[in-house]
Amino acid sequence: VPVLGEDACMESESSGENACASLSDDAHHDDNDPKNVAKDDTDPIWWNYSIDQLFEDYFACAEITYGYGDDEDDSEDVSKNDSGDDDYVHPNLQQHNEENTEVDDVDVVSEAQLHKIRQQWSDIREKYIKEVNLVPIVHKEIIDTGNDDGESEAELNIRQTSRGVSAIVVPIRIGDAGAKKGRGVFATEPIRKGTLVGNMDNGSTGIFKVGHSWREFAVSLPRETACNFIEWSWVQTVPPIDAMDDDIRNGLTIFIAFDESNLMNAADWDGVEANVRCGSPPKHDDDEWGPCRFHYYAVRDIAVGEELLINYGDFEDVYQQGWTDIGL
Ligand SMILES: C[S@@+](CC[C@H](N)C(=O)[O-])C[C@H]1O[C@@H](n2cnc3c(N)ncnc32)[C@H](O)[C@@H]1O
Repeated sequence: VPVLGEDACMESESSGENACASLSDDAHHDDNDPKNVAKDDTDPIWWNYSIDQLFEDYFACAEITYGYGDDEDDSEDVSKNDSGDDDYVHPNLQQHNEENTEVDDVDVVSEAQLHKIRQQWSDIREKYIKEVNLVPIVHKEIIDTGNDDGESEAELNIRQTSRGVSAIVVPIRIGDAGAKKGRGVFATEPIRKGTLVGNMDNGSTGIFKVGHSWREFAVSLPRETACNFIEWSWVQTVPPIDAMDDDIRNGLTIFIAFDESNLMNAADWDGVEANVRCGSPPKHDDDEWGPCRFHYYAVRDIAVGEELLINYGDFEDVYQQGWTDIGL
């Protein structure tokens, strides 16, 4: 999640690095070959770029990220198909939700857009498996596996989890969350307080332990995919369960999910209450929530059509210091 509103160029210039001054318009042209950026020793070099500089200067992501829906400048354009069903329901849950056919009062994201981001999740996941692979990623396409008759929601959740199809284990759809927010995740069935909503520990979330590896990965992606990759990545300091816990994800770690979970928007940015929270819910009224690691639960009952909103501050510091600490 890049820091918004920061002028990385000015910051860099004031610190003498001159990161943006001589960047030409073609800094991110063609195939994003890093050699096209560094023309000689005096040019700014992408391998020193912060996450904000990659987002703003290297890929000039603003027009893609904040103007999505306008596909004029889209190098990975997928032809529009207006005949398709614009409502996106998690593939594993389509049949499960058959009775919920009403359209909520949120704008839908077009089938072409959904096709494109599903392809990007798949591309990023495949590349991660080939080139990084620090954690076992369940190697599955995002496909409609359908639901067997009589399958309970609990069984469905387990099945989804074991297949690693999505970290989101409740029925959802992707919608347009409104001006400047981009896409968001919306409930398509009521979700009871205390329900597991997101499981980031199901083989659908990659990690990077070194900032530069993440940077190299980002610059080798096509532009739009890269912008989304930057937008969807987060840095989290995961607390170990106990002194014996040597999970590679503990401590400062960059995460990237390969599914809808990376479309959950922030409640705290709009000063509203989050309805989903990272950690583990208290078993008794007086208990505290458990520490935030990989699981997200409904804080209250959530109605059909409500956007699932989290506080990014649950898992990353609001000043995004983690990105600097990890070398970006
Ligand atoms: C993890 S992504 C969420 C998905 C994103 N909306 C999308 O369409 O890709 C995080 C980004 O979403 C946007 N975002 C999230 N919550 C927001 C909010 N409350 N208001 C405005 N933008 C928000 C910001 O651009 C942020 O960097």
